[in-house]
Amino acid sequence: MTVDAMTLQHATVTDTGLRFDAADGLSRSLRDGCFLLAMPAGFDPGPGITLCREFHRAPGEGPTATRAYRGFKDVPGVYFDREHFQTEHLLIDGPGRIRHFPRGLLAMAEQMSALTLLVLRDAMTELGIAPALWSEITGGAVDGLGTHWFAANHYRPERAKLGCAPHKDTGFVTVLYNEEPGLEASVDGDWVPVDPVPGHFVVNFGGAFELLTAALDRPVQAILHQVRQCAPVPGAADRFSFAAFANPPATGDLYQVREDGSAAPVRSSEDFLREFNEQTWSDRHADFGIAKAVGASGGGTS
Ligand SMILES: O=C(O)CCC(=O)C(=O)O
Ligand SMILES: [Fe+2]
Repeated sequence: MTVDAMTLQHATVTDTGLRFDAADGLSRSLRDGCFLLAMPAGFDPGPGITLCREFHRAPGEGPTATRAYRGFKDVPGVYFDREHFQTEHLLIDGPGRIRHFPRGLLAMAEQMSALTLLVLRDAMTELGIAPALWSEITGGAVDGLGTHWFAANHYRPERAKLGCAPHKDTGFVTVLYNEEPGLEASVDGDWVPVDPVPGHFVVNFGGAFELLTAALDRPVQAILHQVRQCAPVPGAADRFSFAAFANPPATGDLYQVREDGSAAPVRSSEDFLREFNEQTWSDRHADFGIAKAVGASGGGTS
């Protein structure tokens, strides 16, 4: 069965925050679980695209000019081969980016990361959550603490598998760049295409935000999504995407806001993350994002 692509709300970035085309655009987006965000003037996705093409290659496997974008398979804890899916990805936090990313790529990743926080603030304002609570209930994520992942995804068409697992993003907000169709969202039990619109990010809300707002009368939906199997196309480059994520820290608690405006911790961040990792990927990386933060052995491996 063919299902029409999802119609998403549309927003632009202004000096003061987001501006949605529709008066109720943000409210609808929180219900839909995602929306389209026009890239700010001057945003250059070039370094991210180069990273997706190169990160999985060996250092010597290309020209010197892109050397700094290769060799990430050898960096401990940042490369993940999702063995049951086409995707292989690089997942790297803020300090890791400073250490390993060339300057232009770092600047681009931080621009996207800043957009996740802009969205998070506007969304909490829209939901009527008191700014005095923001820091505590997001584990500092709203202030740039927490974990600010950046992901580069490469879909290996030679693998006859789903592109990536059906999943909800784990954290509060994701800002995603992609160019090819393939992303699908679960709407009323159907997989519905979320097709890319040139010059736009897809923003979506994740599990930590869903949990935070679950007791409100307008809870945020963390959208369930996947990438369908990408067929090999002779002569065409492989599908890729890259994204910035605003997540809570791996230690401490996750919170819930109540209708009366108060907030309380509801579960440990570590349990929540582990459950998400296990349910989503069913592979050997269940402690992704946890191990390093709690002082065990290096991140990513079990
Ligand atoms: O490749 C895409 O379009 C989606 C990637 C995704 O869902 C993710 O990185 O969390
Ligand atoms: Fe995702």
